[in-house]
Parts: sequence; C-alpha cells; structure tokens
Amino acid sequence: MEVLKVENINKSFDGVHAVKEVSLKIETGKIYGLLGPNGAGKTTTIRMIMNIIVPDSGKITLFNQPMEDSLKAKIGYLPEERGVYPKMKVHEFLKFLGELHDMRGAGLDEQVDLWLKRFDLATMGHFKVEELSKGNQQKVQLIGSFLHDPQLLILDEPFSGLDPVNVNLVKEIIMEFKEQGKAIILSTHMMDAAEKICDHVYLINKGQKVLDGELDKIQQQYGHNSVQLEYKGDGKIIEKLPFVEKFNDFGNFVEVQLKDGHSVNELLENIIPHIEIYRVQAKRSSLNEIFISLVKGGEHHA
Ligand SMILES: Nc1ncnc2c1ncn2[C@@H]1O[C@H](COP(=O)(O)OP(=O)(O)OP(=O)(O)O)[C@@H](O)[C@H]1O
Repeated sequence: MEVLKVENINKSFDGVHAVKEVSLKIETGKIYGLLGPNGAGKTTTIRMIMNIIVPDSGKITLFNQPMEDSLKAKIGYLPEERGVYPKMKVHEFLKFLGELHDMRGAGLDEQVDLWLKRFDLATMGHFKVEELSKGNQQKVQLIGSFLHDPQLLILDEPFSGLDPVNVNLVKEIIMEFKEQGKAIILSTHMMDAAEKICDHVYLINKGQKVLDGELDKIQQQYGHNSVQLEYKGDGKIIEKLPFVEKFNDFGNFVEVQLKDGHSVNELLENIIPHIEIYRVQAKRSSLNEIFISLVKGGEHHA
C-alpha cells in the first residue's frame, strides 16, 4: 500500500536549485534508502515531505491526502539537527514527545521504559539530555521518533555517531518495523548499512535523482562482472586478455573486471592452461562502488 507519493518537487534557495524534479513512491513494509553525496538535496527533500519547507512546485501526497501538518502524527521523524531540548531530563523529554502524539498515562511511561531498556539507557532516564554522550543523545532522539508507533518513519542519518553495536541494534529495530508493515525512509551516507537493509534505493546527486530501483535489480544492472582470483603463475596472461576491463593486484589476490557480455567461465577457460588457480569468487559490486561510479561519472540515469 502506498503511504507517500512525491511528484516532481523543486526547491531553490537564492538561485541554488537544491532539489530538481524529484519523485518518489513509498509503500508499506519496505525500507527505502535515500542516498547521495553531501549537498545532494536529501535533507531538503525530507524537509519538504515533512512540510517544514514548502516546495516551489510539485506535489506531495501522504496517506492519499495532500500533505498537511495534521498528517505528521502518522510519521516518525528523526531530523538531521539533534538535541532539541538539551536541558530536559531523558525520561521527561521522551514523555513530552509521546504526549505531543496524544500518548498518555502508565502506557506512555511503560513504552518509554521499554525503549530506554532496549537501547541500554535504563539507568539514564533522570540525566539531562545534554549530559549524555553524542551517541546516547542520538539513541534518545531515535526513541523519540518511533515512540508513538508511526506508520511511516523518516530517519535522516540514523546511524551517525553510533558505535557498531548500536548501528546493528538500530538496523535490527528498523527490520522489525518493516516486518510490522511500516514504511521506512533512510537517508544515509553509510552505504554498507543501506546495502544490508534497504529494499529500494533512490540515489540523488546535485538535486536530481540519478538512480531509482530495487536494490537487487540495481546490483544486477550496474554491478560489474568481476571476479576475485588467487593463483600461482604469471598474472600478465590475465591482464592481456582482450575481454578484461580492469586488473587490480591486491597482493594476496587479484580482482578482474570483465567487459560486458563476457563470463567468468570464459576467463577460466583462457587462463587454466597457463596458471594454477587456488580460489575463484564471483563478486557483486557494492552499493558504494555503484554510487561512486555513478556520482563520479556524472551519469544521469533517471
Ligand atoms: N535553508 C537553506 N538556505 C540556503 N541553501 C540551502 C538551505 N538548505 C539547503 N541549502 C542548499 O541546498 C543544497 C542541498 O542541501 P541538503 O542539506 O538538502 O543536502 P543533503 O543531501 O542533505 O546533504 P548532507 O548529506 O551534506 O546533509 C545545498 O547546496 C545546500 O547548501
């Protein structure tokens, strides 16, 4: 079921066209990666979805209605800017956020305690937000974004400042939300994290969408046909083959990228008579590699 539709939105700031004709479709039970380099327009896009800034043109439909502030209650939003109420105590701050979303009474206290425990913050409920480490403040703000059990989560850099254990915890929680049928938009630079959990990827560069599709299909389409090899013998035989696009020697192994239309089998047939192979592993390009090649290449695939 569709929860959010963004159609051809545009935003300029003093002559800078920050977001150009961006369109997105977000459905329940899926995780969407909103990816792009610094200044690409991710936060501006999110702020328009959240009605914090108004698009110059285009249309945003949330839960089949034109975006308006009353619909924000159905969204859990982790903004890019953190630490909104640094002087408030952690438990009090989270209760306040819950009350803003019409949560009340013992149920609210219970929810706050449950989440604090899950994030290993149970003993810090009486600390002021500003007394917490950056990572722990980030966890508190994350709790604030999903305490009211929203149907759509929009998380702007949810992993920033978190250690690997907490990155995993947040990934685990996001996966649980997906299982519950929520829709999740994840704006992040952390491609490896995005790669592990996103179903769909929107890559934005210079305000424009350059890639939009299911992660599996993107990896098939843009993933280079490459293979890692360990062998004994002279690697020059591989480097000289006409269908070898790139040959990178990493010392312990080499990585061979084949030209389109050529297979690993073809490579092996050509080299087995000459060198002794210990290990062969076909390799899929990581999202990071696809991202870098698209952004650096300046290609625009809408
Ligand atoms: N309030 C504003 N006034 C002027 N320019 C702005 C404003 N907000 C954003 N911009 C400009 O719009 C462009 C997109 O910025 P945005 O913050 O959306 O990028 P981003 O993809 O979220 O980047 P980052 O990953 O660095 O946070 C940038 O050139 C930025 O300088």
